[in-house]
Amino acid sequence: MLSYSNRRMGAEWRAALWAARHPGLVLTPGVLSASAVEFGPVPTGVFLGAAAAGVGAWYRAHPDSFDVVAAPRLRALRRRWLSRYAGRRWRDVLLDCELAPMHRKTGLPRVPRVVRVRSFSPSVDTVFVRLVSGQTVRQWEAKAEELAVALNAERVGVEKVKPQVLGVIVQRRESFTEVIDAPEMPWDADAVDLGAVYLGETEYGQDWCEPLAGQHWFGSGATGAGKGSLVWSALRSVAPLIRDGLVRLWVLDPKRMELVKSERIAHRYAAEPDDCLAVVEEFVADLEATERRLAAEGRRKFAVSRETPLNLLVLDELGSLLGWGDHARAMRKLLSYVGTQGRATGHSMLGFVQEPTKDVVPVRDLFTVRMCLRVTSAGHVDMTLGDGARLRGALADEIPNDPATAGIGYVLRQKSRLPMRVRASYVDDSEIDELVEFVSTGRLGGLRVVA
Ligand SMILES: Nc1ncnc2c1ncn2[C@@H]1O[C@H](COP(=O)(O)OP(=O)(O)OP(=O)(O)O)[C@@H](O)[C@H]1O
Repeated sequence: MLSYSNRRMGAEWRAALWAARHPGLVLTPGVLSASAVEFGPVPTGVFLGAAAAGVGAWYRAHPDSFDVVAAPRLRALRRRWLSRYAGRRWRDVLLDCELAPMHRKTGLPRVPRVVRVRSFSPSVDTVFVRLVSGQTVRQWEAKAEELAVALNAERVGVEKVKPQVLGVIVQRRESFTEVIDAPEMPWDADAVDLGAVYLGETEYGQDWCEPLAGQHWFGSGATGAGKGSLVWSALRSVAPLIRDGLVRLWVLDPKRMELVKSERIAHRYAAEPDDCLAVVEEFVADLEATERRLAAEGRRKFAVSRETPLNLLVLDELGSLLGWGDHARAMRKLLSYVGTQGRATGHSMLGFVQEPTKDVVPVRDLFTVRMCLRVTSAGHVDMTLGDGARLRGALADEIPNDPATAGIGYVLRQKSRLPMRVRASYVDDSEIDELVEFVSTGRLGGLRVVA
């Protein structure tokens, strides 16, 4: 708005405006004071204590719903008012970062207002800020490093929300400072749960598990982001099932690098374009045969058995597989078919890309479990995890290109669909050899496993 006067709005009007914007903060103490006067301080205290006890009981009784519903709100409330997103501290942060331009006439700083704070995970806050006129999103992006220092945060990302409003995504700390050990291989096939396959750890310090049976996985990550550890962690977690023929691997490894050691344990392995296409055609033929078998038996869904194993089509470099001139169209058609039909027959895809861009867009939406490791562009985050994921805290493009951060990324939590920072466990060469030995010979650490 143009301003003609060199005077500020009066303090009483500013206070009234503030109260109108934050009715909860004004009404709550007002209602409590009125209650204390009306009913006495003891009943009011009892009521407050009962409310606090209720919240505590919820916290202990049902962590799943509390963590999704209450925790983000309580955390956001605390951080909104008790950390650096309010009052003088917010003003000082913006002054230090030169993001509060001076008013030409009054000579006072025009401080961009915090509209809302959301805290979807313990380590990340999203601060919605209304820009003052003359500011651009680019100016804020350019000050991301200064903002991180001023907010005492690990890193900061900026995302446009709508005209004049941007989201400042503040990663407060790094949850993962150590490499996570490769999963132990269970001896017994019964010990494997295909509904929760161990891949690493979450920022909550819990096991990071993803469902595999009846799902298609999509993982993106720039070169060196650690995509290999996703595959090898999953394979170690389900190793006894591969050994027993209950999980079959069909591996396409166009780079002949990452997955070359899987050749010995794969049902099919291909690296050359013609061979890759042939393997996918055979995979689809197997899928159709299973469909016929299930139809003949009057079943609609497969159950893992030696007759109907879980088939995993591992696609390293999905982008290049779909980009091969002559084969691209055929490959896309076949993978789309697997994407829509394979979940019921036990034919799943595990696709990995460096850039989740247009080439892979047509099949990307068929994948049901998405993982985003370090990527090179902010746009790749939403392309992988879905619209709005970065704004809700998935700062995968801000993960430094440093081997010390390999394997770190984001997934969406299954129930809430909120981003969660995770780290894949690291499977080194000797552990891959151990897996191959275990699956192909049934030996583990010199001991032979009796299936
Ligand atoms: N989960 C992990 N934890 C710690 N370090 C890891 C992890 N995964 C990989 N690394 C380290 O990062 C390096 C690169 O990993 P990797 O080759 O899996 O990346 P990538 O995403 O597959 O890259 P490219 O697309 O180029 O093949 C590894 O050699 C290893 O040193």
